[in-house]
Amino acid sequence: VIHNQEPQVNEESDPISRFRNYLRINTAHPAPDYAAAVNYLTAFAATIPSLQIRTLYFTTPDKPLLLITWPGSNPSLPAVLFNSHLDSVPAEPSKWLHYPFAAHLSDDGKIYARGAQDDKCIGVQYLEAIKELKSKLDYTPLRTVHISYVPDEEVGGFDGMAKFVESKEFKELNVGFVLDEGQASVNDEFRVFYADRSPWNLVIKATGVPGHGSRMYDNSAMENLMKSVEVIMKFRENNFDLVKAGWAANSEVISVNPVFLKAGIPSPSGFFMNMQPSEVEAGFDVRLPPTVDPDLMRRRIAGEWAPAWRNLTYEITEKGPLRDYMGRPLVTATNDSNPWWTIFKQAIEAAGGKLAKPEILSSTTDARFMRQMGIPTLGFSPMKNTPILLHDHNEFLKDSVYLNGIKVYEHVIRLLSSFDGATVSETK
Ligand code: MET
Ligand SMILES: [Zn+2]
Ligand SMILES: [Zn+2]
Repeated sequence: VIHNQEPQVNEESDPISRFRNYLRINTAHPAPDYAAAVNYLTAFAATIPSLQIRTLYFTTPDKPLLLITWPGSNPSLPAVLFNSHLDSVPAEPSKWLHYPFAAHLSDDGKIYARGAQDDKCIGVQYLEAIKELKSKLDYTPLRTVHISYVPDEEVGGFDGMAKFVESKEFKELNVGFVLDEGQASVNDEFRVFYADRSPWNLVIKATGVPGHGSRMYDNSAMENLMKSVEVIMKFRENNFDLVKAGWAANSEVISVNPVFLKAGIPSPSGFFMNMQPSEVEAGFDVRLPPTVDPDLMRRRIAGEWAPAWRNLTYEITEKGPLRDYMGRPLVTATNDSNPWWTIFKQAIEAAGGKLAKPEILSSTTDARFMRQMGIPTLGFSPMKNTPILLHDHNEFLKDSVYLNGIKVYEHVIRLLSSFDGATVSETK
């Protein structure tokens, strides 16, 4: 496939051009150009009157966090925060129809780019919505509205949102409610997420008796690891069967997927085929729904997945919190006990949208760090009638869907930021 890199569109007069130009900034790992993205967003935000713009650094100068503030008329009320991440996962250009950082616009309105869905759309939509609210309605929020653009979400958020929520700057924002990224919906209902699954990285190492490739004997490292893999794959199958049978959603079961195998004695032409290695290892991506008992999971891994008696050792790396600061599962209420939920739902309806039943997200976002602080956080990206293409080849978003998303955020930002904190039961 030959890609013609299109000339940069410098036309900044309309939202689609602004979105495409943001997508053209390559913020994909392993070398995301955060500075360019922050400069671009800063320049756009500066054209909207009364927005305050700050760049914060919590680790190194190449990992900025952009914070934009629209001051409310009553700054003593808890603020609303709209978050998106600056980075994207890598793309393999040769496998795309269009170069992933050209933001090609097809005749039928599809904008192809890495990050089009995950999650550069929402980042610019937030600003477009504020621009509209100011220019069309001359609206001033009651509560302060913050927009954060964080680095490194796709690599765990540890140098991004995790540092931000611990900072004095974050505390000073007095955030009462957060909207973070969600996922596309293939039908006419918007999806909303009240929890993420928590990721564990599991690495299992096996040792065993080395020997000639021709010999069959017990207790080779490979045999020990393969037995463990069998047990894990059986567990995987049982959980996947629940999903296939329609008894549970993907995100409601524990997922486990093998992601690497390291084995073999390297030779000049590959591996020594006649040697059975004495050490091998395998890596697994494990995702736990919020209500899973982590201790039970640890016991299962120790006793069944990687038992020491089979010469197995293991390491679990928990990629983030499982419980909030009070020890509660990281879930945000989606009923009238949470007034923010009620307002959010009203806003979607006011925008002419329908909400699907709230879900747990299969993957993991920075929302977990806010939920850990006890701050109610919903995952939401206004993309309906859109195939789910995050992390996939040919990720695209239709221009019409993007523009409708701006309208949705106009309602969402206006209603959330004008919520006066009175009981909401009468507003049902
Ligand atoms: C492992 S931390 C989260 C990174 C990414 N968003 C994912 O779900 O895989
Ligand atoms: Zn994302
Ligand atoms: Zn992602």
